[in-house]
Amino acid sequence: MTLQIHTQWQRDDFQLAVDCTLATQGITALFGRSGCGKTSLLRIIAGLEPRAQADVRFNDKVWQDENNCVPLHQRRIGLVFQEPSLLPHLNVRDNLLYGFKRTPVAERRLSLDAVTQILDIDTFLERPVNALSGGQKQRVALGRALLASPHLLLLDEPFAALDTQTKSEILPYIRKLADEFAVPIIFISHDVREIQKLADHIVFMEQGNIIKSMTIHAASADIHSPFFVENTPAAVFEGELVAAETPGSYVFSDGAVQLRLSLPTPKKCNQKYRVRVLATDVAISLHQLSGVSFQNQLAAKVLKVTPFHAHCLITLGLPGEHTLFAEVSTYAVESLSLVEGKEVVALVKAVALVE
Ligand SMILES: Nc1ncnc2c1ncn2[C@@H]1O[C@H](COP(=O)(O)OP(=O)(O)OP(=O)(O)O)[C@@H](O)[C@H]1O
Repeated sequence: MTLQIHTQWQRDDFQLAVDCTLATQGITALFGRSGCGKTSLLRIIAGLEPRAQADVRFNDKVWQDENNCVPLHQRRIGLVFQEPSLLPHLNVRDNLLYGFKRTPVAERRLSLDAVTQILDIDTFLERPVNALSGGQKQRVALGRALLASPHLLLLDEPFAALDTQTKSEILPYIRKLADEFAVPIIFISHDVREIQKLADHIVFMEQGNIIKSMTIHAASADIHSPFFVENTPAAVFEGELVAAETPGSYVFSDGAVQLRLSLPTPKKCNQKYRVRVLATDVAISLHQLSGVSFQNQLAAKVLKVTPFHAHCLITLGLPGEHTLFAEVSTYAVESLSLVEGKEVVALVKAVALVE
């Protein structure tokens, strides 16, 4: 499935100049500085800018060309914004059914039951929407968009108004939607942590242009990725959890790399998780250590030493062609003679790892 976009759209002194083909499987994130054109691009995809010069094709359908612009509802796109735009006079059930009832029967692919169970909103269907928390409202907004059986879901900073805890709670729901209902999702976010947890692909934008489009794993393994210009570099692993002997302790494995994690809340095992490892949580030793609290000691090879602010960033190669970053002092680089090709041990605390 592909989404082809070609546009030269002048908005006063800003120009969106994009010529790209996006794979629309899974979750794609649009990332870039404020004002780089992410919302403008989303509006073009949604069909909200019929006067813009744009050519947009979704699979074999022409959504926009110089003669025609198919409106939003005919594109079968679900849109969710930062502020959930629910209908205040209706309860949760009626909000959810709003789009569903307007969807032709033959086009309905999802049921109220399936959607409300996946989003955990089945217990408060009769409640008025103004009696919901921000996170609950956002889940209802997602449910409502989904029940119109969209071919594509566009989310414009859907979690920006939520606190960190609520955000962490809602992210797994988005993953479930993409996996279980196979709805392609494109979302805008400024939050690297959120993107590394959720996205399969990432599109980097700068000053109205797409500068790179790549898998999340490639973007997370590249120290020069635009991700890390203003954020601490972090590696991403995707695998499954197995409960370990002590409560709260788990072993995460992606087949090649095993990590011991200590998590504050119980987790279901044998399902997919992503683990982020921040460069600031990784230390380097020349040997395996005994009598230390680091529970993860991973054999690694120095791939690259990059000056990073006042420190150095070591890119480490792990089994399975995985990459890990370690932020260390220049003194450590010199005293441990950390040069390309050197075999070392990466030390990671179990408590530093969060899924
Ligand atoms: N209605 C408008 N008319 C003219 N210019 C606009 C309009 N809306 C936005 N712009 C300009 O278009 C540019 C891109 O805006 P856009 O909202 O697409 O960026 P963004 O990357 O989504 O930003 P943010 O992350 O802050 O939401 C900005 O320079 C903005 O000032």
